[in-house]
Amino acid sequence: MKIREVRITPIAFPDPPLLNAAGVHQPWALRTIVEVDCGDGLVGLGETYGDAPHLKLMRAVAPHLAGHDVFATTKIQRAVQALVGEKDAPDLHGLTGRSSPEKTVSRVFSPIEVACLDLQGQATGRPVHDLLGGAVRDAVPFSAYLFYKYAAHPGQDEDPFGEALTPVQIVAQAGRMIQQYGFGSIKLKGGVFPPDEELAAVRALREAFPDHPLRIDPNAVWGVETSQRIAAEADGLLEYLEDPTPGRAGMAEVAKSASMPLATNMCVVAFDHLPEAIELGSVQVILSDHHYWGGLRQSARLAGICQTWGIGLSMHSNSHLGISLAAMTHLGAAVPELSYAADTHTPWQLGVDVVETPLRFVDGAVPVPTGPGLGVTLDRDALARMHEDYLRCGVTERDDTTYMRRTFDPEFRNTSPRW
Ligand SMILES: O=C([O-])[C@@H](O)[C@@H](O)[C@H](O)[C@@H](O)C(=O)[O-]
Ligand SMILES: [Mg+2]
Repeated sequence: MKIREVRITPIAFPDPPLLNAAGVHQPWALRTIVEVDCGDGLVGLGETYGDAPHLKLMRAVAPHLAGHDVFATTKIQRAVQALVGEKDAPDLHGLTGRSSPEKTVSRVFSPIEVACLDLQGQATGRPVHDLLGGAVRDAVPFSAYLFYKYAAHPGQDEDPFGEALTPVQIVAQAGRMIQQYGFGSIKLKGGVFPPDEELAAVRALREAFPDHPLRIDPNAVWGVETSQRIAAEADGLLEYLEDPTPGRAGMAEVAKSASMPLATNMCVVAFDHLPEAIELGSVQVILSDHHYWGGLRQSARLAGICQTWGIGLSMHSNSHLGISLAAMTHLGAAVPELSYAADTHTPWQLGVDVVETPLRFVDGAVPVPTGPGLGVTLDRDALARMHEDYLRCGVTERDDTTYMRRTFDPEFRNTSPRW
């Protein structure tokens, strides 16, 4: 099965004003949809970032992949590596750690690998998880991913989740999300308010949801001493503390005294970060993310390394649509090491999608699809509409900081550590 064409389509979809350490989400989130076409109606799907520098690389690489065998993903990975070379395409928000040429190659290759696995599955009549060693669970658990947020973007109507700037509002948001999706664990995106205020929100969540494991993620805006103090005060409250402070050395300092595991999707984001993190004891949980770890097979490889070194495994997410959710679900199904419920932004997309029938959540988990390939079909009308939105929306890069300054808080500074 040879690749005839790789189509790259940037799209935009509405995103609520979610707050984080870098600022606030813009009214539009961007993604790039990748279609690997082998002719005879066989098309594999991938989904990746939509930021301009990344899109430019995707567009530069795509035409050179024609002729490759879709089963030869190692060769395709090498071809991508040769084409990308030493180019780097950092993002502007910095919430998934530093960029590097290695990570950039992984980010470009990932959606192509996912699309090739989708094609391999379609050709063999097997679900993608079978190509990763087979499912070890029938459903993949996800967590309720809470955000502080404004009620609405300027000039827009309030979204159904409304404002969430206080512990009471955060508890209400959790209630709504848990009622709708049945999530069995809760993550609060922090790094927005002073740490003690965010700890108060965690305590309020504990009171309202006594049996739900809790996590907080301030995206590395607490200093080492603040992180140590908050970790001590949160003793017994958290299943893990995610990226309290910047860097592998800083995380290791915090880990020495913290009673709960420390997790990251910021200080270990590429394979060559692992030796130092293991030596220092920086993290006890890694949030994998196939979008920047180089696809599903490399993510499974990361899971194996984590298992060898006694590191727990969770899964990270940015704003995404149904192709990514399907890929995350197949990976989560096939990786025995997944020891925590995965993150997902799905509830925040308020039902908008680029696939015809998105995978559904049942009791906080996505039942693992059993049909061929990824098990999702591109909605071509939605793709065309969302591409039009991309062309007219005026956003070409995710830039939470500039949008925050321009729209809500001119004094906002994206500094780390901040507290
Ligand atoms: O979407 C966001 O605002 C998140 O903050 C995201 O960008 C982070 O990368 C992520 O969810 C995280 O766990 O750090
Ligand atoms: Mg995180």
